[in-house]
Amino acid sequence: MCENNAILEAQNLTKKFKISKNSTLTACDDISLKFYQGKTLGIVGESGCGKSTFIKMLSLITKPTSGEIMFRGCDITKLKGEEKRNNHSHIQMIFQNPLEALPPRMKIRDIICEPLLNFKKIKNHEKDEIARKYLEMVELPEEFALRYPHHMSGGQRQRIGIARALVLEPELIICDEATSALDVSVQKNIIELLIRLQKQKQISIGFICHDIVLVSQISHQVAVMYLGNIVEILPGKDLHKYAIHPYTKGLLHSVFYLGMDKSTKIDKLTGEVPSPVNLPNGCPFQSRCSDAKQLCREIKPKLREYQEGHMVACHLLPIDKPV
Ligand SMILES: Nc1ncnc2c1ncn2[C@@H]1O[C@H](COP(=O)(O)OP(=O)(O)OP(=O)(O)O)[C@@H](O)[C@H]1O
Repeated sequence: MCENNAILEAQNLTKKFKISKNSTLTACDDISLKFYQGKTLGIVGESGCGKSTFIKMLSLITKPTSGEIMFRGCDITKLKGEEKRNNHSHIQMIFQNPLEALPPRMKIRDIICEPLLNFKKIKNHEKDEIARKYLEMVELPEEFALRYPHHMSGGQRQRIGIARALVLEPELIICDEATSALDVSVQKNIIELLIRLQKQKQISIGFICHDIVLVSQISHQVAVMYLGNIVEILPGKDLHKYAIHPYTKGLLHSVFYLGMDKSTKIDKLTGEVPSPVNLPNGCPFQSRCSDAKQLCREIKPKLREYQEGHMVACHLLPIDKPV
C-alpha cells in the first residue's frame, strides 16, 4: 500500500496504567499501525486485549505512556486546546450503542447538526437543509429529522450515528463494535452503507470488533491483537487461508464460517487471556501456546514480515525463510 496515503499512523504506542505501588497494567504494548485513505483496517481480539485503550489514544482521549500518533505526517500526540479540538473533526467515532451515544432529548436534526454548529460551520437556519442531506445519505426519510432517538430502531439509530460522524467530513472513522449490538440482517445493511460511503468519500475506516469473520469480510487489512500486542497483520481476504499465528488460528477455530476447510488441523484456543498486570518476559501468548519453547518464555517476538503484506510475531514460524 502507498505510504503517502497513510492518514493516521500509530508509532510504537504503549499505554501502561499504574494500578498500585508495585503493579503496572500494560493495556497496549508498542503498537504500530497505519490507517490508509479509502481502506478499512480491522482490529480484532478478545475482550480486554486493549482495543478500546488503543482507539482512545488515537482519538486523543487517553494519553499514551510512550509512542506517537501521526496525522498526515504531523505528530498530534501532544496537541492541546483549540488544535486538539480541531483534530477531532478529522477523526470521528461510531460507538456500539447508539442509544447511549445520542443525546435523548435532542431531535435528530439537532443531533446531526450539532458538530457543525459547535465548529461554527453552519448557521441555525441551515439545519433543516443539512439534516435532509445527511438523512438521505444514510438512506433515512427526511421526516426523521423531527424525531427523537428513542422513536427509532437500533439500525436507524446507528445510521444517525453515521450521519453525525460524517457531517464534519472526517478523513477517518473509527467504528468501535459499531454493529455488534445489531441483529445480522441490520448489521449487513449498516456495513453495506459504510462500504458505499467509504467508496464515495474515500474515507479511511478503523473497524474494531471481536467477530473475526465479520472483520475479515470487510477489512482490507486485519490486525490481530492479543494482550496489548499486535501478533499478526494480513489482508482480510487472506485471513482464513493464510493466518499462521497460533492465536489467530485459535480465534478462527472458535467460530464456524462458510467455506471452512474442515481438513485443516488447528489447535483449539484454550484457557483465558492472562492478566495484563506485571506481565512476564517473553511472548504474550506463551501461556496458551501448546508449542511454546524456552525462547518464547525469555524473549518477546517482534512483528516481522512473513510475506508481502503479512506480518507475524512468533518465534516458531520460519519467518526468515518465507515460503
Ligand atoms: N483506566 C484504566 N485503568 C486501569 N486499567 C485499565 C483502564 N482502562 C483499561 N484498563 C485495562 O486495560 C486492559 C485493556 O482494556 P480495554 O478496554 O482497552 O480492552 P478491550 O479490548 O477494548 O476490551 P472490551 O472489548 O471488553 O472493551 C484491560 O485489562 C482493562 O482492565
